[in-house]
Amino acid sequence: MVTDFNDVDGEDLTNPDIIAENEVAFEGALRPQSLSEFVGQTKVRGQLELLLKAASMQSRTPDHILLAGPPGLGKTTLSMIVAEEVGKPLRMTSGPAIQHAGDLAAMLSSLTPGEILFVDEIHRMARSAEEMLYLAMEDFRIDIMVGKGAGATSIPLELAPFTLVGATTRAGLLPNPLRDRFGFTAHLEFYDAVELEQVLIRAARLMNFEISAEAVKIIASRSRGTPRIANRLLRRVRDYFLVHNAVSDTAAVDAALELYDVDTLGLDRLDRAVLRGLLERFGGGPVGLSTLAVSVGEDSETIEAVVEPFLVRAGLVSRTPRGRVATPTAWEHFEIPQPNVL
Ligand SMILES: Nc1ncnc2c1ncn2[C@@H]1O[C@H](COP(=O)(O)OP(=O)(O)OP(=O)(O)O)[C@@H](O)[C@H]1O
Repeated sequence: MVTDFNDVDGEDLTNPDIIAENEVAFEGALRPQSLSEFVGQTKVRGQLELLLKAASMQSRTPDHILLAGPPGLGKTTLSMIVAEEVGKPLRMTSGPAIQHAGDLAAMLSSLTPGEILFVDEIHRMARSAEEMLYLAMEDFRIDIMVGKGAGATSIPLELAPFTLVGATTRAGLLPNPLRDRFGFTAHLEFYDAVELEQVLIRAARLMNFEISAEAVKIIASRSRGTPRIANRLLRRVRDYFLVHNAVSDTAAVDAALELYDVDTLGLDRLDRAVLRGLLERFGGGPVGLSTLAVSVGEDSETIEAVVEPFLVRAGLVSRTPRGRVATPTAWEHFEIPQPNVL
């Protein structure tokens, strides 16, 4: 696929909901095509490799796979790799697009043998569809209801064997019967700096962008442990370098990251709003997540799925039974004196 990497726009670097069409093309072009090209997540890769190999040796469809983790860590990419590795087509949909059991029935009944069905945001699927999925996953069969009221009957419909790959940022919201029907659940972790450097070096090569090891290091350390963010920052740095004819690429990195409001820890505007709110309005907590979300005008799902995981992993916030609490590192980062705690 040929992608025009010069198609620049001013999208929010970290908001997964605001992905312009060219951003999708850009992401697509950078996606690893095989497990061996997929950087990091060593454990998950090994587990997937085993699962796919065992299925292939027994000439059966691989077990259903659930991919859980914050946005941008590679869930969609892994689903594409699974399809590639088993050599079967991939059908992609998302939970919010399945609002009725009928939507799901139509999709399931048209699957070809061995096809991979990827359902992104699977926790947002309609309840009626979820129930239909239980049977489909277990027995490759669904029951179609015909008629209404006392005369209603259900007609069983055999399905071609398929592998469901579900992705979720909120595994905890999946009902147990659904969670239990996945043969394997992969919890994707944030990437460490060295892994992100590898992601960046690979992306820079694909973009024909010559960048120094030092600049790569800085971008990696400010990418929120997330390949999607690393790739986007790289593009913004490349833009900056191009437009401003910067003296060095490290100067371009600093300037571009400042321009796009990414701070030294890689925190974006929303991360900082949440942390500042926690420190300044709630004295560092403990405070409940929904109260915190309201105070920054965001919905709690975004705070819980997108913001909080990284703040916890960065050691800036800790979760306690009484609510979220800012750590001493958070106070230091904002250079606000920590009130004395009795
Ligand atoms: N392990 C990896 N190695 C190299 N690039 C990666 C890796 N993981 C993700 N990427 C890149 O990051 C981008 C985002 O990945 P992807 O869309 O798979 O994330 P996601 O977890 O599905 O996100 P979301 O939950 O928002 O859909 C893609 O362009 C992909 O190329």
